[in-house]
Amino acid sequence: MTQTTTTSADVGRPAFTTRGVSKAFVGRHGNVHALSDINLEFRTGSFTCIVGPSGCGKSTLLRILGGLETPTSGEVTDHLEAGAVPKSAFVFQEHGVFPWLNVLQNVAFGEHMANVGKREREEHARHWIAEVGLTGFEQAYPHQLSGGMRQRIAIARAFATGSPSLLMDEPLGALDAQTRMLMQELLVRLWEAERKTVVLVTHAIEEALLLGDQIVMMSARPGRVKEVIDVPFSRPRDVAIEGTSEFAQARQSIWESLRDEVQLSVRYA
Ligand SMILES: Nc1ncnc2c1ncn2[C@@H]1O[C@H](COP(=O)(O)OP(=O)(O)OP(=O)(O)O)[C@@H](O)[C@H]1O
Repeated sequence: MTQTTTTSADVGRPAFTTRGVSKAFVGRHGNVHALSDINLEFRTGSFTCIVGPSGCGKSTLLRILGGLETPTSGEVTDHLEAGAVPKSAFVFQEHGVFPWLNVLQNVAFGEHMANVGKREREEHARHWIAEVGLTGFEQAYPHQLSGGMRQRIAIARAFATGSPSLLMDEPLGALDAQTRMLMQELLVRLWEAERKTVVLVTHAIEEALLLGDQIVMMSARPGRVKEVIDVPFSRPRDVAIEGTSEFAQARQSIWESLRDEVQLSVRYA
């Protein structure tokens, strides 16, 4: 069994730690200093949202956590258990599904790569397909589905892979407002059941407040950690909290802090 669900004994232990992480990209048109001195701890079973102005290094940080990039200096430790499946599963904004595979094959892909037997991986895949409301579409190909349905495949696949952590880069960014709200509800529900360690990059303060336990706010490039905010809303969460005055106040105070950084990033873009 390769599925990893966080147990209560794991919750709160560090999943990722970054110490003095900096990243510079060397290019033909000069160097880009993307991240500077990032010191963070991501706890096991927590949901962290990263917000910050465009170009401040959010995706770079996510990719460093998942081992897709290496820092120029500093170090990242992941305390996740190594197993047959990758320690982290990624969900990107778009192009996260394989067009040549049907829904069942897409969702089962992670375990297929981990050499899990066909029967077992398809059983897991069907479970996650049901969780994201796509039962009946197992044999459909991505081009036959809407953008929201394709993104549900990507989310189902990330959960089905069985990795202890999910790294999501604007996973709902390309969706229309109504579909996005439904998908936020879906993510809250799946995460509350599984308690995987999730790090999600978003431009939407509301989304960060609705989904996250904490919000890491980054400064304009080179991205530094400006603030780590504990989200004050209890769980289980409902999207209805968006209508409360506490939510409006929290959103306003985060926006006031973020606005300075967005202005800086526009000025120096
Ligand atoms: N592979 C790369 N080579 C060169 N520069 C890069 C590379 N990847 C990212 N960068 C640069 O590093 C900086 C940070 O990029 P990154 O994509 O991490 O920012 P971001 O905060 O996720 O941006 P956005 O919110 O617009 O998606 C940008 O200036 C970007 O151009």
